[in-house]
Amino acid sequence: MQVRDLSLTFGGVRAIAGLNLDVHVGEVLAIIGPNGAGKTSTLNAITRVFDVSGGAIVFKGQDLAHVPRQRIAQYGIARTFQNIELFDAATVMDNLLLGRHRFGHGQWWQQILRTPAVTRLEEAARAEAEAVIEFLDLSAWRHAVVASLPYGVRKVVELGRALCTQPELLFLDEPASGLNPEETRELAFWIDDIRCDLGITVVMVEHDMSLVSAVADRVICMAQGAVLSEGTPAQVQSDPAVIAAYLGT
Ligand SMILES: Nc1ncnc2c1ncn2[C@@H]1O[C@H](COP(=O)(O)OP(=O)(O)OP(=O)(O)O)[C@@H](O)[C@H]1O
Repeated sequence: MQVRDLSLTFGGVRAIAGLNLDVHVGEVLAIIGPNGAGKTSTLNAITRVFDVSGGAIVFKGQDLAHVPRQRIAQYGIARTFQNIELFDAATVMDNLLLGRHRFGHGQWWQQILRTPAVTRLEEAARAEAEAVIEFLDLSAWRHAVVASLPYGVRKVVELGRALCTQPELLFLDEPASGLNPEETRELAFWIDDIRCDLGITVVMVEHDMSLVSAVADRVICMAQGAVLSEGTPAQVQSDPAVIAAYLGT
């Protein structure tokens, strides 16, 4: 993915100001930066939650800058949210099945007649959800209502729902926030497996440098809506411009 000269304004606030960044196939890229740097806005712009003010978001040769939000999954892009977005009253399995929405449910008449095409779609959805349940070790919670689950498990379910869309590119917004150190270590293993076993490219906005150092190939530090520094986790963390940005100097 190539993001070029991207901008996003809220009233008079320039949340993203001429942002350029590349995401390489197969990498784990971490986006860090002080509060208000524009990290979440960048994820929201790329995944089309917010309309951009200008620029291009090129993925596999197509500019997604004006694609409607509900079509973004069809391009092979999935995401999780800073404040988990699940259907709390539904079970884990039902939430995962909702992730399969992009593969369709057949025509209405096919659903009423329960044609073989509809049965095949449902079977494929269930098989994929079961595979994700196994991959993320969620089988104990399969039939639990999301609202009844501990916070850490809900975060994993949200990750699972994103994986059910079988994305090529996965965006995670602060995946470690609210997790304890043990859950964060577990998350690091899963991110590694998502990249290595499933071959999915991962971009995560994250403040937890233990997670960033454990899994990221490359780090981008944002400040004031643009890229301030780029490199390995160690390079970026020791960059004087990054240190100054965090200190607010
Ligand atoms: N929905 C919104 N309406 C108005 N202003 C917004 C909105 N979302 C973000 N902003 C503003 O855009 C700027 C960038 O915010 P953003 O949330 O993208 O930063 P961030 O780097 O993700 O910060 P944090 O680490 O605190 O989550 C901030 O000045 C913020 O106040």
